[in-house]
Amino acid sequence: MTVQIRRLATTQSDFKNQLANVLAFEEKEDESINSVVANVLADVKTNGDKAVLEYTRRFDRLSVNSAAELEISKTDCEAALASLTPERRAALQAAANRIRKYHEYQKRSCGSDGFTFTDEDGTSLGQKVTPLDSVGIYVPGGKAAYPSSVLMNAIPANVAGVTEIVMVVPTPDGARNELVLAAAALSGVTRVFAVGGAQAIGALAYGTETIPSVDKIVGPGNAYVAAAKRRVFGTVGIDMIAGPSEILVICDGSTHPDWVAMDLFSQAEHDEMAQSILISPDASYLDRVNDSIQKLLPGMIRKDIITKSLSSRGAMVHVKNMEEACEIANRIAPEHLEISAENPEHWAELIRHAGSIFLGRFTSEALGDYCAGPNHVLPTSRTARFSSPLGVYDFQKRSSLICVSAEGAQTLGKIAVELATGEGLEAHARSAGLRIEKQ
Ligand SMILES: NC(=O)c1ccc[n+]([C@@H]2O[C@H](COP(=O)([O-])OP(=O)(O)OC[C@H]3O[C@@H](n4cnc5c(N)ncnc54)[C@H](O)[C@@H]3O)[C@@H](O)[C@H]2O)c1
Ligand SMILES: N[C@H](CO)Cc1c[nH]c[nH+]1
Ligand SMILES: [Zn+2]
Repeated sequence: MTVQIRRLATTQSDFKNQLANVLAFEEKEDESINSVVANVLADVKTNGDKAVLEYTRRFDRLSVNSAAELEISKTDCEAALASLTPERRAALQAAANRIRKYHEYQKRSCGSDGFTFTDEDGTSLGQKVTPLDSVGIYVPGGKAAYPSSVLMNAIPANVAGVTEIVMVVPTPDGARNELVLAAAALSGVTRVFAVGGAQAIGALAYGTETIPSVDKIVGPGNAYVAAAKRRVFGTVGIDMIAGPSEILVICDGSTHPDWVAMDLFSQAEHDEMAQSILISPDASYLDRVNDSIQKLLPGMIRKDIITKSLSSRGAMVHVKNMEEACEIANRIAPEHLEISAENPEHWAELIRHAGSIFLGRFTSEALGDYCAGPNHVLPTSRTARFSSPLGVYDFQKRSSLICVSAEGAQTLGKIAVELATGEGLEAHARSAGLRIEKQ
């Protein structure tokens, strides 16, 4: 078993186009997925529980008599936690603790206390930060179960102070994942429903007789989930549209090639459409990692997925030097960037666009997926150019505060009257003008 991975070099005349081809990501079934999702959402909006039950039977092969049976009780989540082996429970708890600590630190440093300041005339201005009342957390569960995603979505919401955290997770064929339920018990989730796909997103957006509507829906999922989130945006808030996982490794040639090969596998094993790219200024190092890949691949449980991902979307890029490697990383704007090199902090200074940056050869991306502390829900498909990891700030909103003094009303009033008259809005001008004392 061998896998052919595309090899590029920045010295090639058409390198720019070649790289663009590697990065191009099309959901080929976009049209059909969109129309399925539109129908599911419309049906859930009109028929509530009845539609949710029908799609859960059709897509997850789970038949129950009433939507109430889809709710997984707190007691069941607590029992799942209690049923774990001591080692598994300790690992889950340790991950939860580290993720909570990181997000508490983030809360303190992201302006969660708001601010106020006062002008000389006694007018005070400020910003008030409020947690959302309710959020829905989508936890994927179609092809694999993701307890770590429960922690990564629910803990920041809990730290932000959200009081109602409703989790939805598909349970194909009725199989519940104990670790997923245990993670819910540890992270402040208030209600759990065994529903997935577009029907779960519709239920959280519109509400059904049994499933409450929420203010914002977060969490990763497959193309059906992504299409549904895109469509309900506006009725509810959403965090982002997550595409397939990505890893970009920049290596100066000093890391054991087996380590880097396995790091590339770690994201490739998520999905046939996942993307793993290696950049190095050392062409012989690229050959050595390629040898490691061919050696290690046959022993991997998910070798078929890894092979498809690496052969269709993977790449190895030879660059002139580390500066050029960083420049290309910025162009790729990957979800995860490993800087597996000597003095990684130096190279990190050159990076402007990446969801999460992993510094040094001991920082494997997998540690970030589970337990380092920062969030693993990250911008994909080059959206790191303009968006950030999921965080406490996604579960807060801001209101501005304005308290104008009698003195301030005189100066601000004159400005407002002038501008309102310019806009032809009489009531605005008079509203401001009435508060100006006649001299
Ligand atoms: N970015 C992250 O942080 C992160 C974390 C974990 C997982 N993921 C990604 O999330 C995705 C999870 O996908 P998944 O499929 O395993 O689980 P999922 O829960 O996202 O999707 C399963 C649901 O899809 C719906 N569905 C499946 N086939 C359908 C069809 N033909 N018609 C209508 N609906 C259909 C069903 O309702 C089913 O319940 C993967 O791509 C994985 O890589 C991302
Ligand atoms: N790497 C994924 C985000 O791209 C998150 C994850 C969950 N479990 C393992 N990995
Ligand atoms: Zn992962």
